[in-house]
Amino acid sequence: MSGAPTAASSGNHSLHLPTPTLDAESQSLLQSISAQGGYAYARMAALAVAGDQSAAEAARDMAWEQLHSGPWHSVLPVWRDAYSMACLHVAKFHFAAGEFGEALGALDMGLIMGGTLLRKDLHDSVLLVSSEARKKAKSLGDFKGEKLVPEVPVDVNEVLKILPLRSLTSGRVDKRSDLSMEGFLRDYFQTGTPVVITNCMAHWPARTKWNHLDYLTSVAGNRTVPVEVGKNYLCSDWKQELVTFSKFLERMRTNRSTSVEPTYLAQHPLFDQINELRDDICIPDYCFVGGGDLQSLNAWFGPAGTVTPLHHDPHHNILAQVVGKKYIRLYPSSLQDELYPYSETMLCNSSQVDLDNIDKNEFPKVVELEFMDCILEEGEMLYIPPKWWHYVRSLTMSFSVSFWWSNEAESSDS
Ligand SMILES: O=C(O)CCC(=O)C(=O)O
Ligand SMILES: [Fe+2]
Repeated sequence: MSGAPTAASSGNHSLHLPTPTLDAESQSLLQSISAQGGYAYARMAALAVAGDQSAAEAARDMAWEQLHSGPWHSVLPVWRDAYSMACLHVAKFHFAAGEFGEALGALDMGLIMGGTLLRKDLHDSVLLVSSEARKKAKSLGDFKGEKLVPEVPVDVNEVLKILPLRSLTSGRVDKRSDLSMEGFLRDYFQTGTPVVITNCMAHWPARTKWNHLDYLTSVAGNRTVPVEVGKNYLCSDWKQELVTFSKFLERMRTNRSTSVEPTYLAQHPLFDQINELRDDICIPDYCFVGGGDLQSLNAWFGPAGTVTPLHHDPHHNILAQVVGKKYIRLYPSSLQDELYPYSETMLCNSSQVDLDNIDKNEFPKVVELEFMDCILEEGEMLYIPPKWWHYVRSLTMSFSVSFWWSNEAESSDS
């Protein structure tokens, strides 16, 4: 390996991506990969530095194979960094050729699947490519001020028809306006009780911006995001796809009038990937109650009719409803047997019960169980205590953000 990677030596574009800039780290990364048996990768990466585009693609494919060679947690972190590095090289060649869409696609894959070492390089490169792409000004579509969710009042009777049995008849979740930190700590956090908090998100830029298709398209249209297609992740026909944000928005608009399976951008750390969208949200102060550490921020964006089946998570959760409405049903964490969790380790936090179509013979205990539920309206946040079971159905086009956090004692438990 002769020196750290530099800008592309081929191509005719006058600008070069500053990738990867971490010369010393890049060198030692390649050494570690060689030490892990990745000689072929290191050779291809060296050829990529020397200007060979197909070597860059080959290096990326090799790292990709390593990322898919076993369960995610068993992948050596060095291979995730190796994947990012190869994505940076591939992007550099596309950029040099003026292929900005392809360059952004490669950088996004590095951000989605890659490690932490070269994240800054990936973000810097995204900025540069995006600004060049804007100069080329290939319009991503003009939605002429169209809103994601038009302001039509929801007919509660119509809504009830599509909700699971006994919805909104059992205990409703408390709704509290302007809830103080002390009130949240005393009445909900310490007692492990869900609550809907109203009047707490008016200052988020997202509240005014994200309902506009033109805005979303201009900040994220040509970015690649992972989406889920199918009824839900427990169904056999469910799959994941990578699409551009524009294509995803277009699919959501057409979904409005058809009965095709919804496409859902679910549980994706979108704000680590797209900085402009990160600037539109605010971390709720409630997340720091109890001395906790934020574990992850995720986006949940999709059309009406997406369903996240009954499951629980190990963390405290504030689910913030930015655009649209969702129906949410909650069962206490103490219920285990009654909700029939799957026995496989991977799915043991999910219930086998399909709340939309309960099989009363197979799951008799669930029928009469008490639960809490609510319709989470735009501008409201729901606190879900750790391990509380939740089922979520979007009633309109919907964009939510979840904030998961734990305090130290809890993180070491889970
Ligand atoms: O909004 C959804 O579809 C599911 C949200 C969820 O499960 C969570 O925030 O933990
Ligand atoms: Fe969840």
